[in-house]
Amino acid sequence: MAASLLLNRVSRSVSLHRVGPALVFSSLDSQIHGGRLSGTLFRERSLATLAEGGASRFDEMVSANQRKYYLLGGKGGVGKTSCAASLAVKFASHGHPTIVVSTDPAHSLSDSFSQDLSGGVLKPVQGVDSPLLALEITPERMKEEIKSQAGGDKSVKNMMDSMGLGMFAGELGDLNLEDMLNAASPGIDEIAAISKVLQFVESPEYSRFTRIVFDTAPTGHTLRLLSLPDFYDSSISKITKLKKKITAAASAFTSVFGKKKEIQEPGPSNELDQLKERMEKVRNVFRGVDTTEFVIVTIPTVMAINESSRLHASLRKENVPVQRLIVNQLLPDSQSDCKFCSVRRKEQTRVLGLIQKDTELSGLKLIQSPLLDAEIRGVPALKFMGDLIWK
Ligand SMILES: Nc1ncnc2c1ncn2[C@@H]1O[C@H](COP(=O)(O)OP(=O)(O)OP(=O)(O)O)[C@@H](O)[C@H]1O
Repeated sequence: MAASLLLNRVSRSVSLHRVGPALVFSSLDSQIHGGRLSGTLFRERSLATLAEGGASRFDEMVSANQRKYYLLGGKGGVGKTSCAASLAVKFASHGHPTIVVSTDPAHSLSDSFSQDLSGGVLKPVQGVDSPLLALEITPERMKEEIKSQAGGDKSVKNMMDSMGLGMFAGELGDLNLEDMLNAASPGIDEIAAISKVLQFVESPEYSRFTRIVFDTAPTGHTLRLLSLPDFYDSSISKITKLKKKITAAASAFTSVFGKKKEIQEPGPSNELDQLKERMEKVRNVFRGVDTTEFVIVTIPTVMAINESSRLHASLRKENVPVQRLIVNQLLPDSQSDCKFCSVRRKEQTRVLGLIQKDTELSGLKLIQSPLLDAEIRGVPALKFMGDLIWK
């Protein structure tokens, strides 16, 4: 396929230069990098074929002006950050002020954009048309913040002491919010991070940001995160119920023994109510059919597909909207019949067939993303990847 035809098909922001039988991409956007996506060599036909792969129906994703949240998740190392960052760049390039958030402690957004985006504050991404802000959340710091707000010493025993009932504390055990927060730490990291994001995106100063893209942690955490609000919800209502029981016990105690020290009705502990409210907000964002979509990212291996199927089943149980599945790092077709490549290509064709038969995944829009032979780093590479998969 002639280079110019491939260029029109695949991407407007990258020019192609012929170097022998292969093609080298270089970025037209000199104001971004000026350089070339060094070492990106392709056989002409292969990329175009894959680029015609499953359509993500990007037109649906970009059309509405109301705020939408896109959460990208899947097994570790499949390309979640690259796909999330490329989607954020694509939204921004289509006029949506966008925020891209990563809760991955490894600061992968900075790597993906090749810009320092660390520090836990919103940082502008250079080289994109509309405003694109990036936020790398350090969950550890979030957890400290949520613990201090939840009042680390809000143990049942302290509450009972404050009501003159410390002597019963033994029976009730020492249900300590701090332990509870630590116990579910992988989920609390995520929930603390996401609830933090919700706090600021709801403030007027960020109302113009109409696309929020989350690069979520690997599958296990995401699943824990989804069930976490219910876990905390039930734990918080347990504590609140307990407080009511203790108060009832206390007033019975006073009526029988006429104890002098009046037992004041425990006021609603604001910290607990705030925590509950934050959980509620995160849960609503996750389940908003018109405002939220979880995109599963995977690679063409049986293990990764099985994990994606389990992830979809859990998301479905939690009523989280899922419409798209990205199969990333697909080996492009090639004229060369290297043994390794032909074996891998046969295997990935088999795996793509498994997806069509999988009861959880077969109904999703399948987006095929080719394995590029250069790392996806920097805005030109993310634009290039975005033109390949978000069409
Ligand atoms: N289609 C692709 N072609 C070539 N390289 C890719 C592709 N997708 C991702 N990569 C590379 O694979 C590596 C892992 O990608 P990425 O960090 O996006 O994955 P991840 O799922 O977010 O990983 P983690 O679970 O560790 O956060 C990166 O070096 C990235 O540049």
